[in-house]
Amino acid sequence: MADMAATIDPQTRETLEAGLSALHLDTALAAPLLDYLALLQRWNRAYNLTAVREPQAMVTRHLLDSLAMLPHLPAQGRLADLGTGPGLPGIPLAIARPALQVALVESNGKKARFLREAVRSLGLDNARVLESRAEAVDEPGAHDLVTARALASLADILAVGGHLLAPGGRLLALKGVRPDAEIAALPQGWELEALHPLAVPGLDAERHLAVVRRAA
Ligand SMILES: C[S@@+](CC[C@H](N)C(=O)[O-])C[C@H]1O[C@@H](n2cnc3c(N)ncnc32)[C@H](O)[C@@H]1O
Repeated sequence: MADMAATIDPQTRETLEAGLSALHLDTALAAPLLDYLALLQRWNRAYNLTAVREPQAMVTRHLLDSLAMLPHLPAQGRLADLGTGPGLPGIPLAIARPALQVALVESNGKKARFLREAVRSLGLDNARVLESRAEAVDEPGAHDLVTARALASLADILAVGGHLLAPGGRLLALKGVRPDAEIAALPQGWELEALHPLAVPGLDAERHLAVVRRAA
């Protein structure tokens, strides 16, 4: 694993460590996160997994953006990350919270192949890959949390993945500007529990975490 992160330049490492500190996270997380970043960079050349290619931008827009939601996440439980793409936010969350059981749900075959390799080579015992459309995942009520970033509107996320949530479960959706129109359009039976503004170190853009639960 040390070999993988050796391809990362010192400035990128510093940006990550500073960001982890700003998020009050252990800087020891930098090592496994950089291993993931190095793998993502390597595979991105052939697989086109993300349009963000510059390493420092990857740290900010992928790693730190994913980790900024951690204060709103329980330490343990079962989490399904829908439309995870190359593992965002699911892989950084699985790295930072080893007691979370993370299902990485992705329908694209190339991305799922990368995810399987990432889980294997990073030794992520708490993550598994489901190469499937979210709506076809046959695990009704099996997850305490569903996460999604850049997948769809809140209503559409619930349409494809609401069935995965346990009765007391929560959808945690990462959004940019306040998603007021999406909140107003939540389907019957679901309600907004909280909307948390998130500060992502080094990112000059609005971020919000929408927490949605079944209506009482
Ligand atoms: C815009 S990308 C976002 C990837 C990642 N969440 C991120 O934030 O970088 C959306 C991903 O969702 C996947 N996707 C779209 N609809 C899906 C569905 N119904 N079930 C599973 N994956 C889906 C796509 O293949 C794509 O990889």
